[in-house]
Amino acid sequence: MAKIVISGGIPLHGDVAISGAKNAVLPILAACLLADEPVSIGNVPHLHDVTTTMELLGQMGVQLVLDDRMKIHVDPRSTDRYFAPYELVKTMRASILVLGPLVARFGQAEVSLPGGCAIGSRPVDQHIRGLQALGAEVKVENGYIKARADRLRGTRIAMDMVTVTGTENIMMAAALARGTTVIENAAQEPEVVDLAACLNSMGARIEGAGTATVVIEGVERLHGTHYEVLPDRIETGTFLVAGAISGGRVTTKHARPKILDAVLAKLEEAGAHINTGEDWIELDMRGRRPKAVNITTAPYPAFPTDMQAQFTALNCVAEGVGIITETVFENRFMHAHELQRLGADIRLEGNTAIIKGVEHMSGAPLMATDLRASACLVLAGLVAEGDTVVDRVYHIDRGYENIEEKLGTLGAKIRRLPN
Ligand SMILES: CC(=O)N[C@H]1[C@@H](OP(=O)(O)OP(=O)(O)OC[C@H]2O[C@@H](n3ccc(=O)[nH]c3=O)[C@H](O)[C@@H]2O)O[C@H](CO)[C@@H](O)[C@@H]1O
Ligand SMILES: C=C(OP(=O)(O)O)C(=O)O
Repeated sequence: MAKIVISGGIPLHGDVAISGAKNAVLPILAACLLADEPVSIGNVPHLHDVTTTMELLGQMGVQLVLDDRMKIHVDPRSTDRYFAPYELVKTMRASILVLGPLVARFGQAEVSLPGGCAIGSRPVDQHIRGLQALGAEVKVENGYIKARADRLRGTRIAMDMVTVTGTENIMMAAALARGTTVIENAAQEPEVVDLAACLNSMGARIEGAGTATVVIEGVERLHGTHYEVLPDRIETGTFLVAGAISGGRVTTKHARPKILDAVLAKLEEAGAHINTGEDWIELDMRGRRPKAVNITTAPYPAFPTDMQAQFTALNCVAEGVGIITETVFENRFMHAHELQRLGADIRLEGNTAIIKGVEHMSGAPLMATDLRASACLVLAGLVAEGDTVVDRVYHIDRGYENIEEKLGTLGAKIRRLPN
């Protein structure tokens, strides 16, 4: 399995271009199933999850062409299979996003239940309940969600908890339903807003995305469009932490500062100087050791769970004690044990990590367990003395485009060892 080797101790300097958001492009690709004309999507990040989604749609009969400017041309007119197999769904949870579009557009879907993964059990009961409320007949059999419907009917759906892909699945299904759907307690993440904007550019009538109440007036059909995916706020945050943890100065370009308020506030609290423009963020931590910060993850606009592991790494070398509380997923501290191998002082108590910053960590071989845990280990490697070798980096390729190249342009000593 490929590994990444980092020789720590170099403050990072320079500019890094941020790619399109993984968590926006995946639902947007699924939304193409709803259209009866070709759709093109720009600012597509080069990620393993994108390749998996293309494979998933491809085996449903959708024609997809990826051009050299990272634009995907999607022609859904040839869709003739409504099936998402376990083999693909198990590698990428976002495959569940084809469920709503398939039922709404083709009246049937058979989608494997996504398995539990390293960060928690992650059930999909809200997706199923939402589709049933819209009038679909849904049963779970042999590990597959089997859904059927003539035409979905708009209704009022109050979600039991804030779920990002749950909100997205129902929003997509409701876009072609007869009548109006109101989703209450909807997820407000920027990626939900991006999906709604893409659907609206296809002719959908969605209002309120980005608030807790989304109103979808169903339409008869969705047409083709071109849509540019929003920048990845988690990739942006990860590179800013790379600047902070290494005591450097990093500018993220093609970023969107407005969707990173909670993360930027914590970086400032950690002692970083932050400057922002319309589409860039500059972080300066030169000559300073970060200060420990307390963090509680929660749905947007609060601090994102997808940035928790990176800030855990930052606290490991910060001055003072930082307490991190994870409220979204029940098992998202797998990186803590690996950080301890570098010399970090972390104590886990239920959903809380208590981190006492140390002045030095030293490189060690480490095992990545999930996407953001991998990013956290790479960040820790940037400051650990000597070589840190991160194994199972296929996790990182799910959600970061060329991370070692991008960190390399900032001056990091980092390389990939092939299988
Ligand atoms: C592809 C994508 O966009 N992934 C993101 C999405 O995942 P995802 O959409 O899977 O995460 P959710 O927002 O659904 O999960 C939030 C919480 O709700 C629970 N839950 C969710 C659905 C459900 O039917 N029943 C249920 O109990 C989950 O177990 C979890 O505890 O949002 C997460 C939370 O911001 C992020 O970490 C992921 O990066
Ligand atoms: C948990 C994540 O992704 P996914 O929902 O695709 O597993 C993530 O992006 O950190």
